[in-house]
Amino acid sequence: MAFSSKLISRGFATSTYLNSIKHVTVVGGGLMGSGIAQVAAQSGHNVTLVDLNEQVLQKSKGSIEKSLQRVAKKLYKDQEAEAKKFITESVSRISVSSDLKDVVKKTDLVVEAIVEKMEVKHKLFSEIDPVAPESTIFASNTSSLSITEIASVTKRKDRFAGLHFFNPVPVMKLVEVIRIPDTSDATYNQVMEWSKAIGKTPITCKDTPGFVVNRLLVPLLCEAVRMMERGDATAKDIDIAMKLGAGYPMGPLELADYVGHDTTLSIVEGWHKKFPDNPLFEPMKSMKELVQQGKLGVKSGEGYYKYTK
Ligand SMILES: CCCCCCC[C@H](O)CC(=O)SCCNC(=O)CCNC(=O)[C@H](O)C(C)(C)COP(=O)([O-])OP(=O)([O-])OC[C@H]1O[C@@H](n2cnc3c(N)ncnc32)[C@H](O)[C@@H]1OP(=O)([O-])[O-]
Ligand SMILES: NC(=O)c1ccc[n+]([C@@H]2O[C@H](COP(=O)([O-])OP(=O)(O)OC[C@H]3O[C@@H](n4cnc5c(N)ncnc54)[C@H](O)[C@@H]3O)[C@@H](O)[C@H]2O)c1
Repeated sequence: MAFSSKLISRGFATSTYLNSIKHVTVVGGGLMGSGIAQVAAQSGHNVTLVDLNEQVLQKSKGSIEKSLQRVAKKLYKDQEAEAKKFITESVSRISVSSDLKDVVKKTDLVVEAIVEKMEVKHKLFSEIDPVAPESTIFASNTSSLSITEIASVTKRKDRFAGLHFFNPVPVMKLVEVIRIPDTSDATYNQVMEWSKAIGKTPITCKDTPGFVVNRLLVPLLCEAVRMMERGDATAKDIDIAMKLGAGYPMGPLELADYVGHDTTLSIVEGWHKKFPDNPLFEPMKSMKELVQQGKLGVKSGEGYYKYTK
């Protein structure tokens, strides 16, 4: 079976040709985990999506199906039967579970996409390390934590890497592959091949704070918030400026709403703790207030802007 060049060039893959990873466990059924599960399933992998919360899993199934419909519309324009087949087959490759220890007994790759808290990630990896097969590769989708530190609780540091996806996962073509000093060549090659097999473009980077994209994007976003707080320009005008003057698809404040202020703030606070003298990482007053009020952005219906469902 060969890849269709049309689908690959659009960032989608439809077969598992060339990669040895057949079953993927995605842990965390939130925004990122459901996107990762979707792209793995639509490229022919069997996927089990795991979350502590049953309701989250039901919601994820719904959002994956909606997103698959958008993808199918793009891939199979005017080919209704093909589009339907693509959706049905992709959905059929995804199962859900809340029993992680059982799921990892038979899996080739675990991609962790749970809350951005080191202690929670440590607990998860130390629980599954003794249960998963020797050959299973572990990866974290962390936005800002050290992969070396996450991997430190396991005995498989040679089979550990970072796989950093971007939101929305079905659309954004990049995956940052983070290689820690212990990551073996075999593991690195497998995750690079798998990233290509799911239709993404991988880049390789070291385990430095924010890797490549977030190290550049987070300071930009923070500066935009500070600019608005000072009253230099309104949120709307800053966003228009960056879209029309710098070619960004979303303005920085729209993007902050889109990513979620809890996520962005926890990144900034974490880096501030680590690098207290760097003014770029000083947490922003307005974002702290939004989080305290539960105004987390698009997902809660309000952030710097208001959203209707
Ligand atoms: C950032 C600093 C803070 C750090 C926080 C951590 C962040 C993290 O670690 C890294 C990130 O993710 S950083 C964040 C990185 N992310 C960014 O920077 C994102 C920047 N924003 C964008 O790239 C665009 O605004 C979007 C693609 C989001 C929407 O595009 P638009 O033009 O404004 O609106 P549109 O017309 O609706 O959609 C266009 C096409 O996309 C399709 N589609 C959309 N969602 C879909 C889904 N869920 N499923 C399937 N398909 C989906 C849609 O069907 C349409 O297809 P068509 O065939 O062309 O009609
Ligand atoms: N939001 C983004 O734009 C973005 C982009 C790239 C990477 N990330 C990273 O991806 C990860 C997830 O982010 P998200 O935005 O999808 O978060 P989210 O809050 O949408 O989802 C996290 C999910 O993990 C579940 N969970 C928590 N602890 C768990 C456990 N022990 N076992 C199983 N499930 C558990 C929660 O119930 C929740 O459904 C974080 O590390 C984040 O930094 C986020």
